[in-house]
Amino acid sequence: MEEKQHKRRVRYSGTHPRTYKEKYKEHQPEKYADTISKVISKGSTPAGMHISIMVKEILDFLDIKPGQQGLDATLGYGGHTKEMLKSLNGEGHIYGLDVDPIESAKTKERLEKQGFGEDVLTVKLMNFKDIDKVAEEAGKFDFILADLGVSSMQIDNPDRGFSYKVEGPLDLRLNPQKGISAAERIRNISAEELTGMLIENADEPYAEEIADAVVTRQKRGEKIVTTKDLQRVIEEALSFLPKGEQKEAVKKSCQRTFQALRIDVNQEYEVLYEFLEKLPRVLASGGRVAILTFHSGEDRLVKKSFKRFLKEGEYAEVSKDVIRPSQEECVKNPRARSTKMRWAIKA
Ligand SMILES: C[S@@+](CC[C@H](N)C(=O)[O-])C[C@H]1O[C@@H](n2cnc3c(N)ncnc32)[C@H](O)[C@@H]1O
Repeated sequence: MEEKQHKRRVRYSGTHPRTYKEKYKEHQPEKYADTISKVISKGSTPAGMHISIMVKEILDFLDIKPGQQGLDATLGYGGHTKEMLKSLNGEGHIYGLDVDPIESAKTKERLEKQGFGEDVLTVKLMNFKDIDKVAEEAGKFDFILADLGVSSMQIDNPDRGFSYKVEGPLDLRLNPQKGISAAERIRNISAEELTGMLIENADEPYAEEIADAVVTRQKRGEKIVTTKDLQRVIEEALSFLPKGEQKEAVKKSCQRTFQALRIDVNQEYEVLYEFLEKLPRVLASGGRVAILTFHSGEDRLVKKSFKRFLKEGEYAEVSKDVIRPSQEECVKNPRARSTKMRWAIKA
């Protein structure tokens, strides 16, 4: 009898793109507007895009008038910049800074195509800690916005290593061409230093357990070079917890550990401090600044700086409390949930 050749069944791969790179429609928002609005209406952020947070609250406060000069310290996808440019109505200028060479080049091109060229917008690959240098060249600013942290494009791109949810190199640098990656940072770190970093940058309750696991594994010769390598170490470090609690605890510890590493490799507290120190000197009289923060460490720095400069007479007025996004915005864009806004007006 003739032997029947076994044919392997083709694996059903589903109808929806599953990986970042397969989401080709979402990577071309101009061409596939329908797909983009469907993704947004489901409360998700399309791949390669960033949904700007608290746009109305920011514009209401900044009160931009044609002819003014402004600065967006964190250009990102350019969503806020675009709205601020619209308020200028073709008169005036905005400087947009970002340290990310990959995304800021794309944003510059995108905004140029939408009619916002060099006559109204100057994009600079620059850290906002150097705002004084921009002011030396441009003069003082009537309005400044800083929307801290990372953009959705950076979080969602596995090659950048910002998320523990997808496999990628453990990098976490906003500018991958500068400094050292998170993998290099933890390669020879001591348990004490890593514990301190996890507590200081993210209030990690299992800091010691995670730091011990990271150091022990590497001493045994095991490498921690990818996002998933680190996730597995955290899972192992928390395996002493009751089974029912483990999944949620690992998820939260992963989020906090990645946040702590990101803050460290990008020196986020140091550069924010320098930016806040220089702010009153680069604002024109009556100039307005709004800052969006995403965790308590950042908010504490902003609050302290605004309060001190108010007392010293540098600011005429500062926000009394934090302003939060509306519930409606948080439903539409869950990434807005942790946002806090503070503002100040130069005397
Ligand atoms: C939350 S996103 C900004 C999104 C933007 N507001 C929008 O509407 O598309 C933050 C951006 O700030 C950039 N960034 C973070 N720290 C920075 C720094 N110290 N100097 C300049 N840019 C920075 C990041 O690379 C990222 O692109």
